[in-house]
Order: sequence, then structure tokens, then C-alpha cells
Amino acid sequence: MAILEATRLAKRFGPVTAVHDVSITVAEGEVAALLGPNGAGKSTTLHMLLGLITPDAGTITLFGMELARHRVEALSRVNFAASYVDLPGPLLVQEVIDVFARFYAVRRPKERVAEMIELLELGPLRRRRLMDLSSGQRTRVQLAKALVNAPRLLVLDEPTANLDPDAGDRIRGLLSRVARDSGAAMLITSHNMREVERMCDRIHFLAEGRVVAAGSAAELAGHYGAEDLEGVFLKVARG
Ligand SMILES: Nc1ncnc2c1ncn2[C@@H]1O[C@H](COP(=O)(O)OP(=O)(O)OP(=O)(O)O)[C@@H](O)[C@H]1O
Repeated sequence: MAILEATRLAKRFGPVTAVHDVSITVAEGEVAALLGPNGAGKSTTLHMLLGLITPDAGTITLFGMELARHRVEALSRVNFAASYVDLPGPLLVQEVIDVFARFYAVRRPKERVAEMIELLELGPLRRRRLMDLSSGQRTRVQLAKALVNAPRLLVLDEPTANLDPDAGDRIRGLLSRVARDSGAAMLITSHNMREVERMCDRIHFLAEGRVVAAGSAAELAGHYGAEDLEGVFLKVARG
């Protein structure tokens, strides 16, 4: 079943057309990527899928429900992490996760918060204020917040952007395990091509607000006569 089906999305900001014509499907259990050069329209697309901004044209269906008409029900099964999302800085790490557990009305919130602290290895940080953490530490709190409601669709805007190579590797492993064990679908943006090759089943390439190529990393490399996804990226980005 398609968890997410977006058809012919478009969005303008004044004179700038950020997204011209984007269609994306993400199936149950699939880890999909949205790639493209800076300014290609990736974040704008994600924000439309999350209901944060309204498309000028096109439709978004989540779990078979049209987002525009079933917003609350559809979004209760979705979650999101990005380094630019502001979480309440003065709260302690465990309080932040607890706030979101209650916001999403998860069952047995205390136990769920403890599970998230364990999963993201936040034990030593749980009584620290969010505002005092390093950016990499905050990224792990963002991911705890994003997983707390066991979302059926997890949207991640550059999930490992602030992480050192070791922490990045652990988080990639963790997200792949979560996808495999829970069957949740994921949609990820990243500028780390090796990360995308490792984690993602299907890749949508955006350039100037349009999907210009889609397929697995191997299919795209074959199609573009490139050695790897980085080679595909360079060919697509340079037209
Ligand atoms: N709120 C806004 N107001 C005006 N222009 C915007 C706004 N948000 C995005 N844009 C413009 O829309 C285009 C697409 O931006 P978007 O952030 O979606 O790109 P992106 O692919 O996520 O880029 P990056 O890889 O740099 O994060 C850019 O030209 C950007 O300047």
C-alpha cells in the first residue's frame, strides 16, 4: 500500500517557483530519498507533505486519506526531524521527549520516553537543558522526538547533518533497524550520497523544482552510466 502519494505539487514564494511539478510515492516499509542541489525544492516539498505549508497545486494523500481533508488523523501517524526545528531550549532532554509523547497521546508515555532515551543513547544527557547541548547531541534529541509516536511515516530533513562520522554511522544503523523492524516508511533528504546508497530503496532526484529521475541507486547509476550515486548527482546537477 502507498503510505504517501503526492501528485503534481507546485509552490511559489512571490516571484520564486520553488516546486514546479513534483510527484512522489512512498510504499509501506520503504526508505525513500529526496535528493537534489541546494535550492532544488526538497525542503519545500517536505513541508508541503507535512502540512506546514499549503501547495498552490497538486494533491497529497497519506495512508489513503487526502491531507487537506483529514489533516489531524493523517498527521497523527507522521513525524519529522530537522536541525532547524526549534525545540524548547530551557527544558531538560527527558522533559522535551515527554512533552512530545503527551502531545502525540502515546500510550504509557513514561515508558516510551525511557525507551527513546535508551534507543538514542541519551541516558547521560537526560537531565541536561536542551539549550546547553552540542548540535550533534540535539540531533539525537530531535530523532527521539521524531520516533516517540512510532510514526508510520518518518520524514527526516538531513538527519545526520550535524553528526560526527561515528554518531552518523550509529544513527544510520538505528534508522535502518527501525524501518526494518517497524515497517515504517521513511522519506529522507541528504547531501551524503553514501548514506543514501546505504539506507534508501528508492531515490527521487529534484532539480529546479521538478523530479528529473527516480529509481534505486543501482538503477540510476546504470541509467546515467555513473559509477555510484555521487556520479549520478554530478551528472544530474550539471544537466
Ligand atoms: N519561505 C520562502 N520564501 C521565499 N523563497 C523561499 C522560501 N522557502 C524556500 N524558498 C526558495 O525556494 C527554493 C527552494 O528552496 P528549498 O529550501 O526547498 O531548497 P532545498 O532543495 O531544500 O535546498 P537545500 O539543499 O539548500 O536545503 C529556493 O530558491 C529558496 O530560496
